[in-house]
Formats: sequence, structure tokens, C-alpha cells
Amino acid sequence: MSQTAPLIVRLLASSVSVANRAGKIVRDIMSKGELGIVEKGKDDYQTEADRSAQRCIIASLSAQYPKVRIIGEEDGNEIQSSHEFLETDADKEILSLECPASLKGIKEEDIVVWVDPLDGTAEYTQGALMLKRDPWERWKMYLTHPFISMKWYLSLLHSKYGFLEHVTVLIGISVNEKPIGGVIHQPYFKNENKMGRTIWGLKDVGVGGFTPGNPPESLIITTTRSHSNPIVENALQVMKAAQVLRVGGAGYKVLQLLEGKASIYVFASPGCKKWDTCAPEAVLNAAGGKLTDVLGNFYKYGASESRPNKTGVLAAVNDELHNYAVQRIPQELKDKLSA
Ligand SMILES: Nc1ncnc2c1ncn2[C@@H]1O[C@H](COP(=O)(O)O)[C@@H](OP(=O)(O)O)[C@H]1O
Ligand SMILES: [Mg+2]
Ligand SMILES: [Mg+2]
Ligand SMILES: [Mg+2]
Repeated sequence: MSQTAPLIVRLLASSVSVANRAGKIVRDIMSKGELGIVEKGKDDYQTEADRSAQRCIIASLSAQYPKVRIIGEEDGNEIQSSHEFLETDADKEILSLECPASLKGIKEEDIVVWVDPLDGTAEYTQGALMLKRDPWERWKMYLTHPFISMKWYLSLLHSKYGFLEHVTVLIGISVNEKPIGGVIHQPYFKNENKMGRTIWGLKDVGVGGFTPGNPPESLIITTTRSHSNPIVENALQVMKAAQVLRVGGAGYKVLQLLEGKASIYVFASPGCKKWDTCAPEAVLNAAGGKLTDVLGNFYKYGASESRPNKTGVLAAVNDELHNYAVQRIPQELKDKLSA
């Protein structure tokens, strides 16, 4: 690795390589078909892919950047048992980036990295069903699946490939409580000749790994497909959108904004955590967008911050759309979430 590149550029380059490796782990576990699903709470599951991908990311980054504070979604990821997963490559394209003056003096001690090893776990576990080509085998798997309702099962059958494209690996880099760099890796993105793609963003540099798109002509909202409730629905109704897309994962929803497939990401619920939003917010910022809570306030990403994004998520690719969304949310709803 080029030791001459400034720390933040090296860390982002390592994060890209580590996210690619984690994505391969996610695909391999799905192919083996033993997901090892554990219920963490209501509508909150973890699989072997979440656990192994996090082990890979934390072991690899902490071996190379020992003083960086790294916080992951999943518990019980002892670093000692993870040498098989060590990834020490660093992406060459990122290493060759010109580091802006504003990021040159950053030290390891100033950095907190937020890791979501697998964003869209609900969609990942449902994807396992779609890999069963035999309808009888698929039905049997559905019957033993811990949390797929009949409505979901039917929507899965209609979706042809399931929702694996919604799955992402998120590595967010924050400095002084602000997200300044991030990686969103999509293990199941279908390219012509290879599986997966890696989107990155860095403050005062820009974004890469995809083709940015302008917001759609009409107002298209993107939101959760597996964690809705009456308040979430209320916040969608007031937007007066032409269309509402219900997809999995915070990472994938922000990708939809970046690619011009949706105008605003609206989620009026405390369900998302710092690891869900740190990387997407960093990439969105680097593309000129904005991610806040539903009151329009920024989240802080210091290590001691509480994990839940209690007052929800509102994100858009520009200030105009973001302002529109903040203004549409009724005060009563803002009060309910901040209570
Ligand atoms: N009510 C809830 N309970 C637990 N997690 C929630 C939640 N609402 C949102 N989340 C988390 O926020 C992320 C995005 O949610 P959604 O796909 O519904 O938009 C998911 O991350 P993970 O898949 O990494 O756990 C999901 O678990
Ligand atoms: Mg989770
Ligand atoms: Mg997540
Ligand atoms: Mg996760």
C-alpha cells in the first residue's frame, strides 16, 4: 500500500477493498444456503453473513489502523478468531485521489468508523427463498422461515429475483462527529461481466463507482418495505408524492437518490442506527445532497453518541427537495418522534 497517501485516503481505499471482500462473504454464505438466522428483537434479525462480514471488516481495518475507533452493528465479533478474513489490499483508484487540504491533517485518533456489515438483512434472508428454483422446496423453506408473511411471500414471487439487490455493505468514516467518507458496496448488483459494485464518496473530492442521475421529474419517495408503522405511513402521506418506492436498506435507498430513481428518502421512525446512515450520508454529502432527521437536524457520529437515529431519516440529493420534505412533516409528528 502507498504509505505516502494521507491517512484518510488510505483508510477509504482500504474500506473499498474490505467492503468488496465482505460482499463476497455475503454471497458465499447465501450460496451455501445456511443462513444461521438469529432473532435480535422484533423485526430485527441477524445471519451468519452479518456476523462473518463484520468480523472481516473489523479485523481487517483494526489490524491496519489500530487507533481508529470502529463500531459495528453486530455484537460478539471477537477479533482473535478472524485471521482467515484479513483483507489488507487497498483500492488503487482511491489511493491515487488528490487529498484535499481540509482532510490532510486527520489522525487515527480523530476517526470513528461505523460499520453495517449487511444492510437489508430482511431482504437478504428473503432472497434465500428465491434461490430455490423448485417451487415445492421454496414453499417448504417459506414455512420454516421465521418472519415472512404471506403478503411478502407473494410479493417475492412477483419480484422474480427477490430483493437481493437491496443488500449493501456500509462503511462510514466520521471525523469530529461528521461523516466525511463512505463506502456503499452492493454485492448483488448485476454488471455485464462481474457481480457487485462499490460506490464511494469523500468530502471535498466527490463520488465514484456509479453514474449520478438527476432527480426524477415527478416526486418519488423511497422508504422502508419491512419496518413500517402508522407514523411512518403518516409521514409518507403528507409528502404528496407521485409514487412511493418501498425498498430494503438505508444504503440502497440513498443509492436510489444518487442515481435519480427517487427524490426523497423518508423514514419517520427511530429504527435506523448510526451504522445505517454514516456511510450513506457521507456519500450523499459528497454528491451535494443532505441527510438529517425528520426535523432537519444533522446526526452526530462521535463514538459516544447513542446508536439509534431516534428522530428518523430525511434525505435528498439537493437542499430544495430536502427543505420541501422537512416543511411537509407536521409539527405534531416531529414532536412525537422527539418526545
Ligand atoms: N423498527 C426497526 N427495528 C429494527 N431495525 C430497524 C427498524 N427500522 C429500521 N431498522 C434498520 O434500519 C435499516 C434500514 O431499514 P429498512 O430496510 O426497513 O429501511 C435496517 O438495517 P439492517 O438490515 O442492517 O438491520 C433495519 O434493520
Ligand atoms: Mg440489522
Ligand atoms: Mg442496516
Ligand atoms: Mg445490518
